[in-house]
Amino acid sequence: MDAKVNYKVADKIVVDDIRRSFETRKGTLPVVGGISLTIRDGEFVAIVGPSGCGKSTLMKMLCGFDQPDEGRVLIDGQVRHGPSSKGILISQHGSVFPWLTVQQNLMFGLDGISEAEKAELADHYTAMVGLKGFEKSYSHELSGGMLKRVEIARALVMKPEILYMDEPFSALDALMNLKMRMELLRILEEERHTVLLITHDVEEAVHLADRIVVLSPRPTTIQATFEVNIPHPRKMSSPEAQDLKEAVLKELGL
Ligand SMILES: Nc1ncnc2c1ncn2[C@@H]1O[C@H](COP(=O)(O)OP(=O)(O)OP(=O)(O)O)[C@@H](O)[C@H]1O
Repeated sequence: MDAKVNYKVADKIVVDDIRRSFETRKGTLPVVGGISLTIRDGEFVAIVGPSGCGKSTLMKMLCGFDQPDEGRVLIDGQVRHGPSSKGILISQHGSVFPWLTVQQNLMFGLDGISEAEKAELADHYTAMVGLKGFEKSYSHELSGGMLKRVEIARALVMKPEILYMDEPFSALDALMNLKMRMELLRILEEERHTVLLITHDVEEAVHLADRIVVLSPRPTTIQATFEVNIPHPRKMSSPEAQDLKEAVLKELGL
């Protein structure tokens, strides 16, 4: 552990001044311009920012799929050099294998236990996301919302300490989006994870997060941070939720 970083045991993720540029035909494109952030164990942090500001680039560095040019990401006080088994990314693109059933998809990454135990765990998490009875279904037999649930179950079955979510519900219609948020909140009540959510949906951030980080345009830095002190279940039509939503939108220039 580097003495320069002020790390506390309850800090799950410490982001220490990370920067990232890309070389393009037009020259160097600075995308992430110096981000420092500390996320407590069990905290739910939502990151919102204008289109193209560098949210996904930031997320890739946070979950270890990409390395910053400068700065570091520490998980449990350890500098991270690549993806770690402590975290799982759920992205908008989806990663369910179409040639496997729901149950087989969930069993896929499990190691060190018998096939029967894997199947039992898989079925437990399938039920947890409300898909009991669909264990033997293939992805083409499921709706978009159901697939998203499989996606989440597939991440949860691995018992990750950190859930990285990059616009996980953006492809869903408004009703299914709301349903999935409620589902996620219910699951997090049962099994607490540290969650990092990237979203362009400010209402989603207000509904779900303990803290909302607003990013500036590219090269992105943290422009503002909002603590969400609204108890769950949150009523999105409440004055506090509406005020917060407006304050975040104002930061985004809307
Ligand atoms: N590997 C790369 N090489 C070159 N440029 C890249 C690379 N990855 C991202 N970029 C550029 O970085 C900028 C930010 O992209 P990024 O996908 O991180 O933004 P975003 O905020 O997630 O976008 P959106 O709001 O559209 O989801 C874009 O201009 C993109 O073209």
